[in-house]
Amino acid sequence: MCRGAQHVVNRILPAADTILHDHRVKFTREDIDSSELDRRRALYGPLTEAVRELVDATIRTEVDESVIREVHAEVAAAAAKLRAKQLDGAFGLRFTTGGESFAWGNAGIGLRNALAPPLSVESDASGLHWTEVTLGAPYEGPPGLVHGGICALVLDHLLGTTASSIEPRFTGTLTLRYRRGTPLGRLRAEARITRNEGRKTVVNGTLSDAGGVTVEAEGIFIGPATATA
Ligand SMILES: CCCCCCCC(=O)SCCNC(=O)CCNC(=O)[C@H](O)C(C)(C)COP(=O)(O)OP(=O)(O)OC[C@H]1O[C@@H](n2cnc3c(N)ncnc32)[C@H](O)[C@@H]1OP(=O)(O)O
Repeated sequence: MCRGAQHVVNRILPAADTILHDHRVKFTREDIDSSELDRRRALYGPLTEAVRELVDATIRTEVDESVIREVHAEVAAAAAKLRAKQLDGAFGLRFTTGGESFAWGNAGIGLRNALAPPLSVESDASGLHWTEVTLGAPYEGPPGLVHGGICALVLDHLLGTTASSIEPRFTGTLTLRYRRGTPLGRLRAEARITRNEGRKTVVNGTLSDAGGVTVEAEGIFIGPATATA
């Protein structure tokens, strides 16, 4: 999680029970310190990478039918092993004893979520936030192009993180203008706060490939009343 997002999480922490009630955020304090978190990161991160690799390989494989059947059985067996002991529901937002947060099921950044690209947001002192990501075959919409909903995921997460760099903010309205198709491959998204009006923060951003902007975004992000009370 980027520095800005950690700061926001620390702001949420004292009001977490209220937020849990009003917004149904699953919030868990874990009795672990940061070294145990690092150990788990090193354990689960490579598993998730392997599953990502499997997703891409499944889309693009051209091996013989017998190999497909063999791999199907192996993957089903692996899933059954993992199912032997499971969480009751989604992962939620968790904290170590030192207040470090981890949202490992998150669709944008989750360390244990192979569906997440995964995104990592950077920022500078001028307030510019950005993320660079490579979106391959699993994110295809129109042939050779990124699915429009995935563009929205990247921009929603980046703009939301930008809006939340001072106070926690939720997406109220996200408006996108798809100027041209976004080719699969290396992409960069940028965002900046353009207006603050009380609990409302307006953020503008773009998604670009090497040839320039493909999607423009404007988001209105709202600070939940319960978090600022
Ligand atoms: C650090 C991690 C970053 C993560 C980034 C990812 C962001 C996300 O994906 S968040 C998930 C998607 N979003 C959601 O689930 C939000 C669901 N909606 C809600 O929880 C609520 O409707 C919420 C919080 C947006 C607003 O509720 P509430 O606080 O009751 O608003 P309310 O008091 O009615 O209105 C406050 C102001 O916001 C405005 N407003 C309310 N809803 C919206 C909206 N959807 N769009 C635009 N403006 C809105 C109102 O007009 C009002 O403006 P004004 O003060 O000028 O009259």
